[in-house]
Amino acid sequence: MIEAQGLTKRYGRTVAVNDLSFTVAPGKVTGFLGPNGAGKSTTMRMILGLDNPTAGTVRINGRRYAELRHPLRQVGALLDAKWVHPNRSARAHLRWIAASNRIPAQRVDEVLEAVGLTAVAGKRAGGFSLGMSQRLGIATALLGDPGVLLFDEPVNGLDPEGILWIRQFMHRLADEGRTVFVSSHLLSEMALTAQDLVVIGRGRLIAQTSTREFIDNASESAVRVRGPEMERLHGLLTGQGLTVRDVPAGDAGPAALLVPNTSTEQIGELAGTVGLVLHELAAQRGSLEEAFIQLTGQDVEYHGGGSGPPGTVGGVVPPPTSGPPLGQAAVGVPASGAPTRGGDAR
Ligand SMILES: Nc1ncnc2c1ncn2[C@@H]1O[C@H](COP(=O)(O)OP(=O)(O)OP(=O)(O)O)[C@@H](O)[C@H]1O
Repeated sequence: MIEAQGLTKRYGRTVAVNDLSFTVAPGKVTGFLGPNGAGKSTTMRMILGLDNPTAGTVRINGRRYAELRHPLRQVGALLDAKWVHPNRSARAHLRWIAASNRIPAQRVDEVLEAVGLTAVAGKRAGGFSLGMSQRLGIATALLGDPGVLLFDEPVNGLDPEGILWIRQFMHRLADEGRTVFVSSHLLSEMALTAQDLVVIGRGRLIAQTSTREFIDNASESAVRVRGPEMERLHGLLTGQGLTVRDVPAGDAGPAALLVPNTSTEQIGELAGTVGLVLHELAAQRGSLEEAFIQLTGQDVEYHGGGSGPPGTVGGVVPPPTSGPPLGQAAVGVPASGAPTRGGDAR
């Protein structure tokens, strides 16, 4: 469990993290989303005691990092996959960290096996591909068998096979009951990986919610419907006061109607009462990208009705209203370099 309370970090006049409060629960993968410069890496560094908060606290299993008796046994992190001596073998790198943290040497072979690096354990880590380096970073994080794991942009630059492996591995770690907190720009990947989300913009909390709720609350969901008698269908739906949009034939399939603010049940039953044949009736959900742009973009428009805390809409906190737009920077940005350690020195 990770709990941040009023977490704030200022670097001179820059407020990198601004009064941020959130909780990351065990047994799930929680995605940490935000545009470039939103404060994700700074927050992760504060969780790990690498940066001191200007105000507020962040606790791992109820304690601040500095108060943990055996930190590596409580929390593991992948911040920078290339943080390894290039001439050391993977095994030697892990043995060195294990020895300096009183972790039995046999654990090294266990974690190498867990991440699929046993066959190359004796090879120079400097010659590893990015995917192999990421695996070695994850093995390092797992050395102390910690219940809490932090991964900063773990899929950056990986090929599809590497991305799939990381996704499945995260799910496995969460299924083992661990707390898995993972930051990423790759929204579509996060939609597949994370059950819960903490979304920040300009250092502030925008939303803490399940991924499904985030998408449902922030983006439009609609029903796609078509049949052999499209005109009759159109008239039936508008006659019920529903908004109907024509979707021309294209990549998504034959021409159809898109009906927001309804359900497949409602349309199916309506069609049934007048004996109208349907060839397609499908719920269409928005994407995480749409939701993210909508909530972090300049022209913010809130859709609500959910069950968020006071001052929020469906778990969504309105972002600050001043300053530059947030959304554009986040989506489709090329993978940035690996985050740096020891942020105060930057
Ligand atoms: N050591 C530092 N000194 C000064 N400013 C910093 C330092 N670390 C971060 N910042 C600033 O704080 C803000 C938040 O940066 P941070 O790296 O935490 O964001 P991020 O969400 O991780 O971004 P990215 O996705 O690009 O890595 C940015 O404006 C950044 O320039």
